[in-house]
Amino acid sequence: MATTSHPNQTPTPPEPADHDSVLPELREMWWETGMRARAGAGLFAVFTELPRLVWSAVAVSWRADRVRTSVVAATTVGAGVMSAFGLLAAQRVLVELFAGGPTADKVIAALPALLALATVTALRAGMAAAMGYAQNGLTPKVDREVERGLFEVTTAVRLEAFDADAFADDMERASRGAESTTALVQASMNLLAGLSGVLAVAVAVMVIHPLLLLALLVATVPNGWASLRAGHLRYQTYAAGSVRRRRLWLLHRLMAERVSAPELRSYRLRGFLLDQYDRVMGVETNIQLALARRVTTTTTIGAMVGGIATAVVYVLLGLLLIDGQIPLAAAATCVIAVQSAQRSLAVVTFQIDRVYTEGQHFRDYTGFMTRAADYLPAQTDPSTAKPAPGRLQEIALDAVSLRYPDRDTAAVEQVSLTIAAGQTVAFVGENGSGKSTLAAMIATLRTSTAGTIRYNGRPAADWDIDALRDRIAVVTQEYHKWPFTAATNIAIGDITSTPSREGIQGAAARAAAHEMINELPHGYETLLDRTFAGGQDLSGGQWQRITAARGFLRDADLLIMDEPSSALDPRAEDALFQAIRDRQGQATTILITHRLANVRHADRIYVLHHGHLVEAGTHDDLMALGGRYAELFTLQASGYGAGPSAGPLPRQTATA
Ligand SMILES: Nc1ncnc2c1ncn2[C@@H]1O[C@H](COP(=O)(O)OP(=O)(O)OP(=O)(O)O)[C@@H](O)[C@H]1O
Repeated sequence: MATTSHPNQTPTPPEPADHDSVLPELREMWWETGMRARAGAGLFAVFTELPRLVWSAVAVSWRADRVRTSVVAATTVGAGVMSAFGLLAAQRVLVELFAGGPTADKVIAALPALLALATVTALRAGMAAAMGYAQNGLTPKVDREVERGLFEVTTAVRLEAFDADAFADDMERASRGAESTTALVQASMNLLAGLSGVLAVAVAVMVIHPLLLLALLVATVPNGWASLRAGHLRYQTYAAGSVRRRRLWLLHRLMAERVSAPELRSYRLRGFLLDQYDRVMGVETNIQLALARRVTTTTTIGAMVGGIATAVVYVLLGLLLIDGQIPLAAAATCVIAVQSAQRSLAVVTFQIDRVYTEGQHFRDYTGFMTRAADYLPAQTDPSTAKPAPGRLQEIALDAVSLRYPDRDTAAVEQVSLTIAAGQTVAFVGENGSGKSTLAAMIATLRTSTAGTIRYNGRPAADWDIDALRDRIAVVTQEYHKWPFTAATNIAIGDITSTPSREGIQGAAARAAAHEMINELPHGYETLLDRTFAGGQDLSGGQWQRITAARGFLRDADLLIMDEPSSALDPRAEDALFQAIRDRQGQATTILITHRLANVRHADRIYVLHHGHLVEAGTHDDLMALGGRYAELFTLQASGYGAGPSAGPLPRQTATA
């Protein structure tokens, strides 16, 4: 079967199993295998897992708000107790009313019980209101507790986590799990309330006549079983369809989002994507129809058996009554009890279903939090706080290597070099030679898998990492377009201080961005996100100017610029490199660029090839060496019709 289809072809929707196994993008992820295993574990597994899920919901709720959790717990138990008293009071009323004698006397005799019934009913209503109020207040607190916990982890994990197998998928599911927590807490509370209702009825019935408990069970169990079974079927289908849902979500984004809109049109992908949608949706619809059939059959059988059982119970009651085994009042109470128990049981089964389903999502969240902990930086003991480094005088790399988890060869292999304060050094080499990886390690964004990087003589682990990072500014190749104003986009280059307007404009000027920003509709206050009203988008080169300004803002001891000019026009590029040269002798700069004319004045140029450091020296040294750098430089220079001895650009001030 083809993995893709032409828009003009009418593909037949494949069977679900085929569909999942054939299309590589619909492959199961490891966590989905786990979900299916849980879904297939049967109804019994639901019951064994429930207490743990309810317990974890209560624990989250307790952490979020102890008072409200206590109120919910107390009112849940209280409402149950009131239900039992209510039934007993009702039975008392019936006993008095069914007794012999004049009606007026019977009503008077029943008055205390009637009063008790009214009090119990009022108390129960009050408790239900208090429970509702406490639960509503819990919702935002639980949301905050869980969601913030998630963000605290996702923003702290080491960058390596994002390279780990399926980590991003895992994180996505954890977000869904975080959203489920409130539902899980609510369902757990409602389940406990429902259970206490059922228990209350059972206790009251036992007090009236033990045999009635059996009648109660017979009348309520079939419907309860059917609801549980239907819920389980729904969950099984949900679990089995998670790959399809992810695919639908992806297609939704591809067809509706701004970023994919231009290519969608230029390559005329509309038909292709709609066709993909139809195929996945076709399978989904068939599965939902099959589910609906199975659920309807199960609930119908449950209702029929339940109806017959209830009739049997009523007949039994009648027989017991005729036989004089139970008084009329007890029989009437039993009818009320059966109805009340059926209502409570309906709540219980519905909530069990919810607790189980939401609980599975919640487990994705807790599972992720456990797995992500492996990627968190080691906690520092405040009593042994590490020192902050002074001004960076020297960065020394000793046989530093890095191999990405799923790669056979190292991206950087045994690189040793030393960078002194005030130097401008350049990393050059062909695509994939390891320049960005090396720079990321120096920037402390990635940890080397071998070798050591020393900052002022000590490895990063010996310094206060935040203080060390404050001394380094990085303009990455894959910079991020933050959806904030132009001013904020530059200001986040130094988020720990409150940058002045002059500081921001000065940094923008050094990156040839000041005039460009002033021409925007609201100048520095223009929102750089087209998806919001009044927001603007910038050209690739304009964005690059803004990101360079972000790097300049802090005047860091070490500025790393990875391909800062790939989209710049010649004038902006010249201005940017002039600003970089102005740092020479004052602060350290690591420059990564393929435009070799811009590195001629670097104090030292390091040439990387397949992760190895193959050449090092000044431009003149390397040209004289006639090696890889000389070859690349000559190749590029020939494109401009200038030889390797071409003189400096007019505005360059050579200090090397
Ligand atoms: N996150 C990653 N996971 C796995 N491999 C990676 C990852 N990032 C980079 N690589 C691989 O590591 C090697 C070095 O990549 P790096 O980005 O450091 O090269 P580069 O010299 O900066 O390339 P370019 O000039 O294209 O920017 C490449 O083979 C690349 O495929």
